Amino acid sequence: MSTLTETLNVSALSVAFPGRQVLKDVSFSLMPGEVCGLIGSNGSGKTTLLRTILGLQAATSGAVHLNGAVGYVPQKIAFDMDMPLRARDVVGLGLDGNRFGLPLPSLGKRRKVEAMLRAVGAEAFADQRVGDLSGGQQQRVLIAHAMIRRPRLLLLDEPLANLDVRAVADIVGLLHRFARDEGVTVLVSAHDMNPLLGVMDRIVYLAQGRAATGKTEEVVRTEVLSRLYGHHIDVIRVHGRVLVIAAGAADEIPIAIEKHPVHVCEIP
Ligand SMILES: Nc1ncnc2c1ncn2[C@@H]1O[C@H](COP(=O)(O)OP(=O)(O)OP(=O)(O)O)[C@@H](O)[C@H]1O
Repeated sequence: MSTLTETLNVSALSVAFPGRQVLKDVSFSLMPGEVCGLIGSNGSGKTTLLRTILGLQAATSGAVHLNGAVGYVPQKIAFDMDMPLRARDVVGLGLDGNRFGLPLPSLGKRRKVEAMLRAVGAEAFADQRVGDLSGGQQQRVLIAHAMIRRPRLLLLDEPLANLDVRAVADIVGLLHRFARDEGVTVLVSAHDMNPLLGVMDRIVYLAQGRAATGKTEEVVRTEVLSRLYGHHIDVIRVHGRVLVIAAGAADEIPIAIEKHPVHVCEIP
């Protein structure tokens, strides 16, 4: 790791599956308290990158360095929603692992669970079955599950998918607070960068043969995005907010970004 304070350093990372190179020479690093959007359309390699950072997927070449514990909110929920688990039980499992049939949790553990339920705004539905909660409420519970061990890096795989506009804003606000108030580094994957534009310090963009990384304000510009995509893209500022619009579907926009200079890697 080049800087001791980096939470995550990904260096020249390549990942291939039989007959398919998914990531090639992906490099970026994240500092404490940064929110990074991992943006790309279906099949662009977002889950593969997150799984490689977690050590669940082997890299063909390159390296991942982590500084501190990692929390993960996977795209697919790892437990059966039909199980009679309350929201608070799921949060507690983040402390205990998936060992069921444990004796009653200690006072210390119960306090940690209460504090985390509060931190994500889930007290009101803490005793409801997770399977009965709305998508936005379930995301809060899953984030609490991932955060209860106080990781320095939080990885989330498409946490905004299938949420309504209000729930999207709530979850984005929650992630921003963890980053700003507690210095947690957040790497969050999404199809569409627009909901993240207000809080995203950096972007890692994976799309159609390219992987590009950089600071948001340096990349989310009409000329930069249009040049990188070879296609006109508007970056519009309305009421202090930024909106990225392409002629095609928004999630097809291959945005690229880098600090100095803009850096684009080809993926064959
Ligand atoms: N274990 C695997 N074996 C073979 N191919 C895989 C494997 N995992 C992923 N792939 C392929 O790698 C590519 C990237 O998949 P990945 O799930 O990382 O994309 P993604 O950006 O997360 O997509 P989505 O938004 O649909 O979740 C896809 O073409 C996928 O089919």
